[in-house]
Amino acid sequence: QRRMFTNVEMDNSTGVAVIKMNSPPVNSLSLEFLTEFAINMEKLEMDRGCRGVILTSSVPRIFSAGLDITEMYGKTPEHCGAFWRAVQEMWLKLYGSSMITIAAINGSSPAGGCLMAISCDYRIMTDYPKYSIGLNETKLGIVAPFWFKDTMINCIGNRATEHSLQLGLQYNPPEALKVGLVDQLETEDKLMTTASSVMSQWLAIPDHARQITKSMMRKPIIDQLLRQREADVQNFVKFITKDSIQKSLQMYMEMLKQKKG
Ligand SMILES: CCCCC/C=C/C(=O)SCCNC(=O)CCNC(=O)[C@H](O)C(C)(C)COP(=O)(O)OP(=O)(O)OC[C@H]1O[C@@H](n2cnc3c(N)ncnc32)[C@H](O)[C@@H]1OP(=O)(O)O
Repeated sequence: QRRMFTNVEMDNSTGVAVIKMNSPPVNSLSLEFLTEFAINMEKLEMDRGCRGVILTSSVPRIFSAGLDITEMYGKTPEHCGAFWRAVQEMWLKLYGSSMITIAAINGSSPAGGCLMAISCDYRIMTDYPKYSIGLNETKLGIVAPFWFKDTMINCIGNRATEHSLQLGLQYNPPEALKVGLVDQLETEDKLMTTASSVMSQWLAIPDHARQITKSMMRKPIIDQLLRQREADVQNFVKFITKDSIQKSLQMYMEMLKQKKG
């Protein structure tokens, strides 16, 4: 039986779908998770009744732990290639969506989890000091590709992105708000109602005008990836299968396990 990684609840009266990521323990983005997510986004995109999506998590304290490291460690080049195509597809569907996308970030959101959040149109994060968000790839000894970087630049600007990416910074909620990585903080109990009320404000704008504006802002980066999609896959595979990078990933996973014990 196929496992479900996300729950999608469509409210036909408002035209808003809520996607809840539901892959305990940490909503890590595996090949299967990413594939299911992209299919769900495509289905919603084709549903003429759906105008907006709220992306959140059902896993306590975690929005998403980012890409599933086990999909990049000790795997064949073919597997790594398939995995990276799924990462690209998730981003293309989310960043390129014509729907209004709001991230209700109800937990920590490192790396690929942060990418999902900054690919949305608006971000509201639970104001809890232990939660953090950021592109921390350098801390794993890996390099965020140009489209991760450009998505962040479009969100917080060039200087803040350079600082953030080089140091692999993860921000607590007030810091994330200050740097512009999130747009608003909210208490846990009000997060979803606030997300719905922000959605109502966005729904009041005529779709065609908002969609063309969104596309005008995002198309250059999307087109850049589409033009060199296969080269981007090959770059990833060449990079991630290097002995030195595999060693870094191994050490990072050991560090995660030690932290636990
Ligand atoms: C060219 C290359 C570019 C590639 C771009 C890469 C993008 C990425 O997204 S790389 C992934 C980066 N992610 C992280 O650095 C997050 C690592 N995880 C954490 O920091 C924490 O786990 C946490 C804050 C998300 C949650 O902390 P906590 O609630 O304390 O849970 P645990 O640390 O005990 O984790 C439980 C369990 O899950 C495993 N795990 C955590 N993150 C991942 C992950 N990203 N992929 C796979 N597995 C992950 C962790 O090892 C634990 O496993 P067990 O010990 O077997 O229970």
